[in-house]
Amino acid sequence: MFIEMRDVEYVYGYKTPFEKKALSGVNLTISKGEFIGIIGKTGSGKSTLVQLMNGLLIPQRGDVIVDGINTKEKKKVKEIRKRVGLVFQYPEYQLFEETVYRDIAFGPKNLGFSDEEIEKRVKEVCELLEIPRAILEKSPFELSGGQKRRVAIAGIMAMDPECLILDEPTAGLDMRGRKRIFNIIERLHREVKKTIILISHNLEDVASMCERVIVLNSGKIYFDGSKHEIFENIQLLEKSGLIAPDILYLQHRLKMRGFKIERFEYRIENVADMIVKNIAGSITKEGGKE
Ligand SMILES: Nc1ncnc2c1ncn2[C@@H]1O[C@H](COP(=O)(O)OP(=O)(O)OP(=O)(O)O)[C@@H](O)[C@H]1O
Repeated sequence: MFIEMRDVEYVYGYKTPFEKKALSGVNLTISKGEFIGIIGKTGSGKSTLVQLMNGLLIPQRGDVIVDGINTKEKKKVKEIRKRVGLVFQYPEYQLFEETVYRDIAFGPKNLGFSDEEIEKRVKEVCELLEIPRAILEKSPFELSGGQKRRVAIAGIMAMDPECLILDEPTAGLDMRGRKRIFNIIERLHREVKKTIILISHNLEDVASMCERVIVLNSGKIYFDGSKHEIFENIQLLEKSGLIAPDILYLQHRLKMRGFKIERFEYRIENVADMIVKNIAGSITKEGGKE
């Protein structure tokens, strides 16, 4: 088990008049190599959950164990950060160095790596994240929105964490920028074998990449299972305040009309194949009756 959460509760403003319980009764296990999507409406506790996973927040109740280390062990915070890298929502707001190179190098430098190792890591992550060498000496403030986002992710990747958590990584990007970031994230999982945890309030984004989906609702885990199970249960999504993609409503409507649906799909081409198969089947059947 790589990350384990046992009966976790987190309260903001703990023991003050402004207490706000953000999470409670959270039990969760994540294995190396998984690609998990976390969805939930605004304020459901997604960001709090992932900040507990890299020791940025410490639960008042319960335990969070990362690769055998309890996040309550204060002396081991660096060890945890090395293993779990968290890319915040709008990470470009955290770019603060004079050049792109220095921004990407900041993390590994902090972890005490040699200049030679840092240079090697910066080169590697730039290739992975499609960051041209030509911009390394530029100020991060001169970059486009998509470039800034990729540089911010590169800064976390340069620390080579086993697990990469991305909190709404495409927020505010246009369609092309979103596609590019998602392609990169998929490659990090498939080729570089990183454990990926992706937060989104959008099931479509999550469905296109993850197999396992966790739905949060009012600070509790409302669902934890395969995306296909969720697809079958639109009410579950609606009850947790999420909007199901149109493609799911279409399949449910077709099912009500007698279509045989073995598995609810997200991809439009798979749905099209299923429709063709159903229609072909009914033509053959009718043909057989004659
Ligand atoms: N620093 C804070 N102080 C007090 N309450 C907070 C703080 N941060 C979050 N909260 C509250 O904790 C709850 C969970 O917030 P959290 O940010 O984890 O939700 P979220 O699902 O990530 O929301 P969003 O999708 O808007 O980012 C919310 O009710 C929120 O208002």
